Amino acid sequence: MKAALLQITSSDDPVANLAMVKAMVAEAAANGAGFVLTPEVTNCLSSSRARQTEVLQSQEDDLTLAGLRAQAAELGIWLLIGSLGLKTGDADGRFANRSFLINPAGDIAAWYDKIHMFDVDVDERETYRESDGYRPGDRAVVAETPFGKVGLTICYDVRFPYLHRSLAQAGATILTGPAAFSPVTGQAHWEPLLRARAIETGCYVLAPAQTGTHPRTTGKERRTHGHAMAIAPWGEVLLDMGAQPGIGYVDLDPAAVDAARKRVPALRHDRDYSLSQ
Ligand SMILES: O=C(O)CNC(=O)[C@H](CS)NC(=O)CCC(=O)C(=O)O
Repeated sequence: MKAALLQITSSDDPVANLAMVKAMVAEAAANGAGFVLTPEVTNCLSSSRARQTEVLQSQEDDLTLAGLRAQAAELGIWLLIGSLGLKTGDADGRFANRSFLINPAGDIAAWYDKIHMFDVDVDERETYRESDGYRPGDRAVVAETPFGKVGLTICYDVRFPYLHRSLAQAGATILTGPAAFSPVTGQAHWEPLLRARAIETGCYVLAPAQTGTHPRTTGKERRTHGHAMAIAPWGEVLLDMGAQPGIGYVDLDPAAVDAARKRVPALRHDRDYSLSQ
């Protein structure tokens, strides 16, 4: 299976973002990709709650979801929409940060709400309070596909090895980690985190990414790290897209998963680590 990772610079305009992504998905499919992955908050990257409230929709009404489902069906491809910001109807007005796996019939094969919220003070100038705007999910998700079981994660989730371990123990051979990583933590941690998750689990790790300085109509400037990456089950970096937007391709070979796990069967050597009191 040939997978294509998108690296994009989403603005806070869902209509413009959808047009850009559809053109890239069409190009990826034309180049033979059967599985295309987009980054976190594909539909709208914004630091303004007011702007998000204005432009985000519910899952039922979201034009990015509808547009990409139709395109997946038209092209007959699998599509991971890394995530969409969606209205939830919660009284506090918080959104869901939700990833969708779309099958070649255009159906939602699986969806996952980001579990770990990025509530972090990176330094004096950069602080994030994701849980102000988004409500966390509470369930891990593995989805069956003809090219293997896919475990869904989003961005900051990459720092939680037990989530990835659980997905692998549940049968996942491919882990998706769409991101909008911060430039400071990206520089320090992004690649080693992704490689560690791949090595520990013997899974492919596919991480499409937001990159650059995000155009906005309002709110404060947001910049992201880029470096969309694909990591092999043995830990090699198969793809590093640097800072520029574009499409990166990687071949997924189930035999590479088996080979890595045969060489180091750490998954099978897992023990119960509960501390005795
Ligand atoms: O809020 C949005 O618009 C989209 N979501 C994000 O950008 C999220 C929450 S702020 N970013 C991360 O999780 C970065 C994690 C990260 O950088 C790290 O773990 O170091």
